[in-house]
Amino acid sequence: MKVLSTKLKGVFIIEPAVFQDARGFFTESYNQQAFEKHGLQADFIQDNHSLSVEKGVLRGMHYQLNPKAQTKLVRVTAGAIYDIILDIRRGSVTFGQWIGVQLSAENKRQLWVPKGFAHGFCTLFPNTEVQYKVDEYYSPEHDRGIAWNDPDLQFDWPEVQPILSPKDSNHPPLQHAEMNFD
Ligand SMILES: Cc1cn([C@H]2C[C@H](O)[C@@H](COP(=O)(O)OP(=O)(O)O[C@H]3O[C@@H](C)C(=O)[C@@H](O)[C@H]3O)O2)c(=O)[nH]c1=O
Repeated sequence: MKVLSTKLKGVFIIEPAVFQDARGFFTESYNQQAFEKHGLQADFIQDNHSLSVEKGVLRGMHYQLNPKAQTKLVRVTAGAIYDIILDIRRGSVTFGQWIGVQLSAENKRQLWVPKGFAHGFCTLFPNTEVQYKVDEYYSPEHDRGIAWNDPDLQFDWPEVQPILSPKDSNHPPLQHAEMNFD
C-alpha cells in the first residue's frame, strides 16, 4: 500500500496493493494496522454506499459541523468520479484551497478526508458506485454544504451539465458558510 501526501496537510491518496490472478483480483480495501503505520487513525463506525445512475451526477460540497465532523475514507467500486476536497479549517495555511483526484474502480485509489474538509464528487460514468467509511454518525442537524460552483473557488469540475439534488443546488458560497473548525 502506498500513501501519497498532497499539498493539503492531513489529506492523503492511498494506493492499495492489488493481487491480480486468473480469477480476477484481491485487495484489502481497509486494514487498520496498515493505515495506522502511516499515521492514519480513525475509529470508523459507519460505512456508506451510493449509486449514481447518470454520468455528471454531482454530490457536494458536504461536511458536518463539530462535534459531528467526520473523517472519510472514500473509494469507488464501479465507474469513476472526479473528487474534490476543500480545506475549511479557518486556522489552516491552506484554508480555501482544494485538490481534485480521479478515483475509479479501475485505479482503486482511495482518498483520506480529514475533519474540517468539504467533500464532493462528480461521476464520470453512468452507474458509478462510491463507498466510504466515516468516524461519526450521520447527523442531519450538523450537515452543511458549500456551493459546488462558488465563483471564488474555481473548482475544475468535468465539462458536463451537473445533475444536482435540490439541496445541493442551494448551498452558500464559502464566504457565507457556517464552519466551526480550527
Ligand atoms: C449521508 C447520509 C445520508 N442519509 C440519507 C439522507 C437522505 O435522505 C439521503 C440522501 O442524502 P444526501 O443527499 O445527503 O446524500 P449524498 O449527497 O450522497 O451525501 C453524501 O455526499 C458525499 C459527497 C459526502 O461526502 C457524504 O458525506 C454525504 O454528504 O440519505 C443517511 O441516512 N445517512 C447518511 O450518512
